[in-house]
Amino acid sequence: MAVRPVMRILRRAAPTSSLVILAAQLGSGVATAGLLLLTTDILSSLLATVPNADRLRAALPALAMLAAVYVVKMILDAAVLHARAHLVPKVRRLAEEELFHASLGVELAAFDDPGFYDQLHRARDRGVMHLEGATACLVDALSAAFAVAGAAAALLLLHPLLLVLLVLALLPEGWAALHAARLQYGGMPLTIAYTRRAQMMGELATQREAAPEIRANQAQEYVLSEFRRCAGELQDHLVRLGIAEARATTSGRLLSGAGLVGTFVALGWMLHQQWLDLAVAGTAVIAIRATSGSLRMFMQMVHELFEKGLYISDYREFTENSAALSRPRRGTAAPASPGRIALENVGFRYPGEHGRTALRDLTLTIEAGQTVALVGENGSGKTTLAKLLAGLYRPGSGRICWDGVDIREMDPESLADRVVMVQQHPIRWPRSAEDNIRLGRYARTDPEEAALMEAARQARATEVVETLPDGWRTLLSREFRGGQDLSAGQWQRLAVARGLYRDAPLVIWDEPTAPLDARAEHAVYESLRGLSRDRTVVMITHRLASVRNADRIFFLERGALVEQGTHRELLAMDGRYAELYRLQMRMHGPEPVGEP
Ligand SMILES: Nc1ncnc2c1ncn2[C@@H]1O[C@H](COP(=O)(O)OP(=O)(O)OP(=O)(O)O)[C@@H](O)[C@H]1O
Repeated sequence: MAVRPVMRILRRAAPTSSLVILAAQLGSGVATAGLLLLTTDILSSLLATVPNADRLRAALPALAMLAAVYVVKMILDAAVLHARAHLVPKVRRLAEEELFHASLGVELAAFDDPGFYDQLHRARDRGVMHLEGATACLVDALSAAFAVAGAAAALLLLHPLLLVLLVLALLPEGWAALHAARLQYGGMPLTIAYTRRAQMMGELATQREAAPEIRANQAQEYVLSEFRRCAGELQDHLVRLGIAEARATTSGRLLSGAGLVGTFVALGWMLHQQWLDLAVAGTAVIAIRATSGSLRMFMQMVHELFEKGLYISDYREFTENSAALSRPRRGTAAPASPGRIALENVGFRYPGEHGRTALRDLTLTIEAGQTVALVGENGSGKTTLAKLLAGLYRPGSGRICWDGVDIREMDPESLADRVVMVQQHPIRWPRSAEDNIRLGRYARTDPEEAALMEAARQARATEVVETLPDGWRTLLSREFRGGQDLSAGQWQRLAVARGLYRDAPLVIWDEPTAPLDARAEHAVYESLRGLSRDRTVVMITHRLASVRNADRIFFLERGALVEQGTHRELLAMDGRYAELYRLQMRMHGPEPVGEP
């Protein structure tokens, strides 16, 4: 059930509105009871065996009271509606903020665990929405419950047997609503599974990223037929559920009709026995008719709370699990400028059921100020090693030390502060061109824009910005009106500029020049040469000619370090590096572009 998580979030999101709602609902329930008791008084006066004018006169005070109570009840109901209007958006905002806070706080490795990733997306796509819906349901369920309770209290005061009658009259209706809810709830796991499959295909059909490849591979018919298959299964399932529900509702209505007839018979019998007078019996009829609507509403809301509870459990589990996966915010500060970086028997395996061992027993040292290169074939573990060096992943075994201190003992934020990492597939921020560079270190003060301009110049990003309609302020996202997209190489120039703007003592470049043209690549290597004067640079590249001047080259194979040394030493060794180098020289010639 969704009640507990909703209550928990309500306490934090909108405690005042929640209390206002509860108090107003309680008042409205009391008013319902009052209205019924006053109705009895009015009926008693009107049914009295006196002249008509006297009957009316006798009924007037109760009528005036009834009008006053009615106005109060309307005001209270309006207060509930107003407070509900505040409550629901506040819950959504807080739920989303908590989800994003949790997601941004977890260790990077968690994103490599398919289970975690799946849960995160379920929590984001459905959990938040249903938490918001469940809040509205809870408010409506409570309103209906207070209305039923008010009527029950009034009948109890009039005659205890009337309460029994009310229960008997409402029982069939309640049974039907609960049965329908149980049917829906039982079918929910299948509904979710079918819906997700159909949605996945729907996303492929509508996403911008997938659009070019689907057309180029002529996969439109495949996407549509898969959607038809999944949506067909969903449709059949929903029809089956709907028919079962309709049957339950129809039998509920039949029973409810029988219950009503039974109630009238019982009321008639009580009148005949003179246990009640006519006015009380009339009030009982009014109460039973009015309450059946509230009860139906209550059951419907309980049903929806059950249904939403299933989705909300995804949200709850995610926020609870992510707390255990979050990066610790403690430890010693990382050295302002790391001296020696040493890896001792480092091993790493990606998380998840089918996670691979990506690094095995790596031992190597990088001295301060060196430029080192990580080379090796696809999948040999270069990027994984770079991420470990940057502190983004923690070693599964062994340790990485900066000046003799294990980086696990350092505060992750201070460690991150010392590193620039230009990734193989950098993020394309859907922000302005300027933000795309400044986001390298968004808190950096650069009032004269000198750092921004210098970084852009070195990465040849200035030329990109000059072609944009709104210059530095151009929004770089085609998904918004007026936004622009860039070519892969132009995006890469911005990413390189972002790295240069960030500026930190350890610089890690993961194939930064792959999509660049010759001139931009040359510019990047020039700026790298400048940077390496007083920084430690770790470079990953497949162009072996570009690493000939590196102080040290580490050659990885299937996650293990198989060769290391300078370019000359590795050629003299005549091993795997030398073989790959010669192969590249034969393909590209002895003087490739971009040589530092
Ligand atoms: N996020 C991930 N989850 C699970 N396994 C991964 C993940 N990233 C990489 N791997 C696996 O880890 C191994 C090393 O990958 P890595 O990306 O470090 O190689 P690489 O040398 O950088 O390759 P490339 O030259 O193609 O960029 C590969 O077997 C890869 O399949």
